[in-house]
Amino acid sequence: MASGGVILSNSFSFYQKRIVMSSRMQEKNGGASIPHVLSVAGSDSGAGAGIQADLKACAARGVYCSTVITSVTAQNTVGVQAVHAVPEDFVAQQLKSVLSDMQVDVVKTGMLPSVGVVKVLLQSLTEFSVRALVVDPVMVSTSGDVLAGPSILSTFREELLPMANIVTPNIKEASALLGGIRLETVADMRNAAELLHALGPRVVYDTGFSLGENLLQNGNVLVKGGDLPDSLDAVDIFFNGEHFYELRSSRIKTRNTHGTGCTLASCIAAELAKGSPMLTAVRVAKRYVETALEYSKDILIGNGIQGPFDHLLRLKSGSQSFHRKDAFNPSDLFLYAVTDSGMNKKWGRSMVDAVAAAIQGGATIVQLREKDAETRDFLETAKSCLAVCRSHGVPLLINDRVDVALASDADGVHVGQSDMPASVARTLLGPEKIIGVSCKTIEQAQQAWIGGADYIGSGGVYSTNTKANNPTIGLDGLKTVCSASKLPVVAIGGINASNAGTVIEMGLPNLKGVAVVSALFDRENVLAETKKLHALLMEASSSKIQ
Ligand SMILES: Cc1ncc(COP(=O)(O)OP(=O)(O)O)c(N)n1
Ligand SMILES: Cc1nc(C(=O)O)sc1CCOP(=O)(O)O
Ligand SMILES: [Mg+2]
Repeated sequence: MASGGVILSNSFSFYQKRIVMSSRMQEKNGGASIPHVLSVAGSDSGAGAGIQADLKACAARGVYCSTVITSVTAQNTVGVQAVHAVPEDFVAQQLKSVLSDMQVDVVKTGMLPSVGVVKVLLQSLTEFSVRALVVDPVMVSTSGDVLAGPSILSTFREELLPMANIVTPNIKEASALLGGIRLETVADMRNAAELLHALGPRVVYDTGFSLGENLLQNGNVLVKGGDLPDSLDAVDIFFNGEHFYELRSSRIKTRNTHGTGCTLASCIAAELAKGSPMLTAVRVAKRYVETALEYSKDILIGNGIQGPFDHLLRLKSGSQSFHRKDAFNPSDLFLYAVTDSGMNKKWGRSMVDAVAAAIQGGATIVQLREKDAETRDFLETAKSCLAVCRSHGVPLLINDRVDVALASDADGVHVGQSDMPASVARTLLGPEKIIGVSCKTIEQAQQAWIGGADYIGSGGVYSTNTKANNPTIGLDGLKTVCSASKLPVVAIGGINASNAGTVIEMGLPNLKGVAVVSALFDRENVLAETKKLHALLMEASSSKIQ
């Protein structure tokens, strides 16, 4: 048992546990376990936030969601008209009903209206085993109505936060938890994240992947900067006790933002329940919310000033967008794994295993670069790898072959100067897919932008044996391209653990990460190499920010 009471499965890995659980259940019911989030929150009659948002977010992310209702609110797009707290012993009864019967992976909390309800929850968590606790410290609704009074602050601080694996306050909540300090800048948010981390959360999170890295332990804080004044981007600060990450997304102009906090926290919980590492879960959740807001920006529900959005991306009239992919997020370029079938064959592993290991190690985007594969085999490999990538919210691109990208429904392509022009690829693939273009010069970068690319790959930064006859542009060439580019850039060519830090620490404009082939795949242990590089990039990025 972890200190304070949340029981974590740290004796063996999540997958081992899943297999045992699953075989136990199969014995009993002939079924298999699925990822499960329990939402402990208030009901929103308008269904934009609260329990209703949590159910929709989990459904959208493919995770089962059970519910414990702490409070019933009469609420709409105008505001909160009335609140009826569910008696504490009845909250306890709901908790017992769910937790005694179902294997819950992650508990996510929203509105906890009284000290008694928090205590009831904490008591349940000492009695029943869950893998992680996600705390959205809901205090004030977006319409300004108080949902948990100041009397609860000390219980949050002293009892709930120390049990959380991640806490996700917005600026007002972070300020309230910290005794009313002013939060007006990104620097203030970083300070708040550090102070909140010092209060807790500090429970070790079993990622299920046996990663055992500091980066994923010690608890985590996400201070959401959506309400930060005068900011063009939506900036959130993620702090894991060692490193800060500025997670940026474009600010979407819409009235339909009611329930974004609940949804983000539920989505983090859902991704954790699937087994994602914490930072991946946060990134996926942010991208999901951004996509849903973008998608729903014009829908009209209710007459108040703040409307709900469409979690399932289905309501927009006249569109067939149910299958719409998430928008490209430049931060996905952070650790870009590019496969090589020759290398994986040499080390005796399949492409799917190699891709799964890279993702587990922290790869944030994957490109299948299969120079010698038969089309039919390439397509099958692409489909299998896509299933792995989708289950982890990691985009999969196809090198060169727009036809394979289309046929496999991959997330996009990467093309070079002698491949199909970006503008043609864009016409074939449509607006939703990701297109990357290799550029060694300012002119090529300009052309990629005009052609409708989403990012450029620039190199070879160092000499490489992976691509024959590839001119090296060096760090100077990279700097020239980055400085002129209107698109995000990923550096490529001869990048490995000994030089990746140097590339990132230069802090070049538009440079979002590194793309790597041999340093991940021409190695015996892809997982270990990817983890090592990921940790190193994190370190370099945080020293770049500071
Ligand atoms: C991220 C990234 N950047 C550059 C390349 C190289 O693409 P290209 O120039 O088309 O060369 P090949 O990879 O096709 O040999 C890339 N693949 N990925
Ligand atoms: C595929 C590719 N494109 C490059 C470019 O400069 O555009 S360099 C390169 C090979 C990168 O492999 P490694 O990480 O093993 O050096
Ligand atoms: Mg190419």
